[in-house]
Amino acid sequence: MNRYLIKNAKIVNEGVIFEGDVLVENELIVEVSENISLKSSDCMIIDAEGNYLLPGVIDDQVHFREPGLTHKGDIESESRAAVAGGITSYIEQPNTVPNAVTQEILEEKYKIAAEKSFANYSFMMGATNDNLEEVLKTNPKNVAGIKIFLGSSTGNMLVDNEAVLEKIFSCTSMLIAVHCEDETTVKNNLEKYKEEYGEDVPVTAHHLIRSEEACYISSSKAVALAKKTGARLHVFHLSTAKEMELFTNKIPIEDKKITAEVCVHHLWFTNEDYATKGNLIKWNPAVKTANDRKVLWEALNDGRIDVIATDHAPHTLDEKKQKYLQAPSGGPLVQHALVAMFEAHHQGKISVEKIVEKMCHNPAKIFKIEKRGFIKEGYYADLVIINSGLPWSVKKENILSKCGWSPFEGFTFKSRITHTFVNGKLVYSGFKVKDIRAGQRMLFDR
Ligand SMILES: O=C1C[C@@H](C(=O)O)NC(=O)N1
Repeated sequence: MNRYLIKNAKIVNEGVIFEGDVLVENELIVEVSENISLKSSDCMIIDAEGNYLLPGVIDDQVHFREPGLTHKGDIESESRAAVAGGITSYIEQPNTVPNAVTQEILEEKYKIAAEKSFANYSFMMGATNDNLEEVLKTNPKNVAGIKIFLGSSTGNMLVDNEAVLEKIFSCTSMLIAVHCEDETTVKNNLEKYKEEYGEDVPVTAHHLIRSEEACYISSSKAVALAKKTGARLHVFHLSTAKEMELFTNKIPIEDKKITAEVCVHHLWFTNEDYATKGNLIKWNPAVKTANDRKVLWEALNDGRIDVIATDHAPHTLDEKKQKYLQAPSGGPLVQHALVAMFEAHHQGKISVEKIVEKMCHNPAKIFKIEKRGFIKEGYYADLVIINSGLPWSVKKENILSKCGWSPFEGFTFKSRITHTFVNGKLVYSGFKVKDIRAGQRMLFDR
C-alpha cells in the first residue's frame, strides 16, 4: 500500500496554522490530527518539523502549448515544472494549435494529459465568433469552463461579435473566464507609438499601449454583461488599480457570481522593470505601475480579488529576444509562483494562510473541483511541504520549463519546496521530479 505519514508539520488549512500530522493512504488523505503514531515499517515517515504543509496549489490559468506549439513547452515538460513549484492541479487554456474550440479537440487534449501529466488537469473550452453551437454542447462536468478572449493575445483568439458574446453569456450556466483588453483601444495606442517610433517601439511603452483604459473598458463590459445576464464570470489576470472598482468583498466567495484573479507577475513586477528585463516581462495584460501593483495587493488582501494564478505562458528565448513588436507576450511561472508568494510573505505583503486561500481553496471553490484544494480527510492527497528558511537561487540549470529561462533568473528565494505529492504519490523530493505521471483528470461537483 502507498502510505506516507507526514509528521510535525505546520499544517495550513482554512485560515489556521496548526502543528500536526497527516496520514496518506493510496491517493487520499485519511487522517489529519495532532499526533499519529505508526511504525516506520508500516509507512514512509517524513519529518516536516518546522516546515509548512499546504494543499497543492491549483493554478487556474496556464498555457502548456500542446498540441501545436510544443517547441515552447508541452504538457509533460510544463507539468513537471509545475509539481516542482508545488502546483498539483492546473486548468489549461484553449489557445493551442489547433485552438481548443470543439469537443473533439478538447478530448484530444485530455488524452495527451492522461498519458503525460505529472499534475492533475482540466481544460477550458474556447469560444470564438462562430462556435456557439460547440460551446453550448459542452458538458459542465467535462471542462473547467468557457474561455473568452475579449482582447487578442498569443494565438489571436477573439470574440468581438457583440451578439455572439451576449448569447454565450445568456445561454451557458458554466463559468465564463475572460481575458479583458479592449482591442480598439490597444490598436489605436499602438498606431500612435508606431507613428512616433516606426518599427522600433520600445518595450517601455507596453503598458501604455495595452493600457489601463484598454483593461478597464473591457473588464467593465464583461462585468456589466454578467450582471445583465446572470452569467457566472471569472475575470482573469487583472492588472490595474481602476479595475478593482468592479469587484466586491461584501459577498462570501461561495455566493459570488463575479470573481477575480490576479497573476504573480502583476504582483511582482512593474513598468519600471522593463528597463532591465525587457521583453522577458512582456505580458498581456501588461504589468502596470507601482501604484497599480500596490492596489492589487490591497484588493487581494481585502477579498476583492479571489485567486492568485500564473498565466504560465512559455515562449523560447529566441522569440523573446526579437524586437518589442515581434516578441510574443507571456513567460514561464509555474515553477516559481508559490515561492514568489512566500517571498512576498517574508516582505510582509501577505500571510501564509491567505496564500493558501488564494492559491488552493478559492480555485477549488470557484471551479467546484471535487475533493481538492484542502487538507481534509477523504480529500486527494495533493500536498506540498515548503521550508521557509532554505534559500536558493534561480539559475538556468535548475529551470524545468522547456523554454529554459525565467523572469526570476538570478533571484534568491528564501523559501524552497521540499516535497510535492500528487494523488498520494511523492512526485517531487530531494529537489528532483520523479518520473511518476500521477496527474488525474479533475472532477467537478456541479
Ligand atoms: O493571455 C495571455 C496569453 C499568453 C500566451 O502566450 O498564451 N500570454 C500572455 O501574455 N497573455
